Amino acid sequence: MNETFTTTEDVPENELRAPARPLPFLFVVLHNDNPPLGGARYSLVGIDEITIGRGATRAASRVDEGGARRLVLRLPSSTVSRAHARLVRRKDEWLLEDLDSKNGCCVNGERVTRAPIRDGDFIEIGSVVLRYRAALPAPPGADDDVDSALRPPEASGLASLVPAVAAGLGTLVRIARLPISTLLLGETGTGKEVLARGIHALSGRPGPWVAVHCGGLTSSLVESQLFGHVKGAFTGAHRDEPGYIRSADGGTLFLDEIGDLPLPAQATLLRALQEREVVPVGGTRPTLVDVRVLAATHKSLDLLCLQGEFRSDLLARLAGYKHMLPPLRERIEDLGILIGDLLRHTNVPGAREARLSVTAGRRLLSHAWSLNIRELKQVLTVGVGLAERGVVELSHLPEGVVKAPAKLGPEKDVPSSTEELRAQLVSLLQTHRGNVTAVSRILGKSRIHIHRWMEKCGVDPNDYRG
Ligand SMILES: Nc1ncnc2c1ncn2[C@@H]1O[C@H](COP(=O)(O)OP(=O)(O)OP(=O)(O)O)[C@@H](O)[C@H]1O
Repeated sequence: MNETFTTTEDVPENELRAPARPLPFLFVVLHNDNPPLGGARYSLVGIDEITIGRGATRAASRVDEGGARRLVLRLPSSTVSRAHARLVRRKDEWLLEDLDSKNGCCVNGERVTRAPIRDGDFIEIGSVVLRYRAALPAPPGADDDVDSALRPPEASGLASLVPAVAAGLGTLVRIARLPISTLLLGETGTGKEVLARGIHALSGRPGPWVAVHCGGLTSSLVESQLFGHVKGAFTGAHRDEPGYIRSADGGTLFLDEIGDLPLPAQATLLRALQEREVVPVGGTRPTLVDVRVLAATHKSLDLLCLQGEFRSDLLARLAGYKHMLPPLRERIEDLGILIGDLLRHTNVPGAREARLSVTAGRRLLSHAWSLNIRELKQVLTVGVGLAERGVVELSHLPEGVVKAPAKLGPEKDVPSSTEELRAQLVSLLQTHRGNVTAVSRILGKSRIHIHRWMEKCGVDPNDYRG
């Protein structure tokens, strides 16, 4: 056995990431009449025209005709006509033309026969929802087509159609196989634990998966909880207990909500990580252990370090590699694959055959998802359950989703210069008395994202509180 705590190798994130360039894509986001089908993305590099029609399976091909390159997209839906619509490129935008289809086309929820298509627009072809993105950062290789139905992820939580997200997850697959401590960051419900389990599954480590909820570790008992104890070490210690760390020997120790670990417990944990051995409470002999540490938090550890609430030396130990999971609203093109995944894995009757009405689908696509994939899972469970094997209508969705003001369409613009961004942040923080969560909701960005912006602009939310 290689008796080490694998926590210290520091691999700079950007060294592992290839440079990205902005590329145009067409996404198949959601099949309302067959959501388990997931989604797909197609590169529009060099494409002058797109034709869309019904096919037996979802498929795309490219043809060259008279000096123009055409993407031929086939969608398996009875709501799509054989020759349904055409998009023709006009400089920076596209022109959508309905080809006299039976069920028509909508752009951002409005029925159209001809309409310009710009970055972020949602296009409904019958009941299938597509989205055009003019310039998404894409690393090399991302100009390939990706179809979630043809390429299942290597482990749970590792699927994304969004090029930058998929590239980050691809790097994580490589990291999973290396003895490197990894810190997973992201808002609540973004799938950090699911991803951590995926990393453990890919790691090839033969030992067990042991998850620790750090908020539940009490300062007085933390040594015994982490290191275990020997029989008779204290009142109530009726037998030897291995503790979390020794239980994870040869496997993975997942430290969930690491930002909630009390300060004294942080010192204890750091000592264990440094020494790569544990002495159970009441014991005398240290035991060497081989544990791969994964940690997760929805809090900004950098900020907690600045506030003196988290030890920076512990952070350095835990963050051999850092991975940020974006909130669902920043990867809405993945909604279809997430819905497909959730429907395939739930035991709600009828989930695998579930269908959504077009209006229900629009609501799901325009909702802000402040609680991310967890909220999506709850909404789907309720919707599919109430629909009782019928079509999930708006009336089957929880009130919070139906009543929230939302409009399908491009995301709100964010200011392009630092001065503009600073002015916007200051104005929002003044209005919302330094409440970063409120600002993040309004700007449609994660709290971590807002903290990064505030750092960049030299803005301190504490100046606006009180
Ligand atoms: N990629 C995914 N596919 C399907 N379901 C997912 C995915 N990611 C997360 N989920 C589901 O969403 C819910 C929240 O996921 P998870 O607990 O991993 O989030 P988290 O980021 O660890 O949340 P928290 O910070 O609150 O602990 C779980 O029910 C999980 O099964």
